[in-house]
Amino acid sequence: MQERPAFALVAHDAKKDRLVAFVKLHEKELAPFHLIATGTTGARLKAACPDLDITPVKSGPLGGDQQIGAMIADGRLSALIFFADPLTPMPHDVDVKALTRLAIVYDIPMALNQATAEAVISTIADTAYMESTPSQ
Ligand SMILES: O=C(CO)COP(=O)(O)O
Repeated sequence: MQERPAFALVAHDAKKDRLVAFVKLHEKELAPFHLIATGTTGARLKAACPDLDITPVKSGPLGGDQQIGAMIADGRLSALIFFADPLTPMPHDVDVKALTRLAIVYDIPMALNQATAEAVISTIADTAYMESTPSQ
């Protein structure tokens, strides 16, 4: 049986409220997907949307971004929504850069702000598109 398409959700601290609101708004479109989230983001999303299938990995600064990057390299991730905070220095900035790089290398949709995330959701929620996405 084919694995369900996975979709990753990440938000820096200053953007977590916004991501939670976004996911609640798009709960119906996200429901068919297996959702992966970095640790703290995942905990917030699970509390807000208990019906969604959310698997948290480690917190971003502790390797969560790299775990998501590894999933991209393994061809297990179809898209990534990452509400990034452009105004706060991050100790794990290099991890964020590496994750962004892998999304580019493997050509998966990566939304870094809400405007792009809205566009990604409206396209990606079409399961036919997901099924036609070749595995890397
Ligand atoms: O820092 C992050 C992404 O770089 C997000 O990690 P958390 O969801 O654990 O806060």
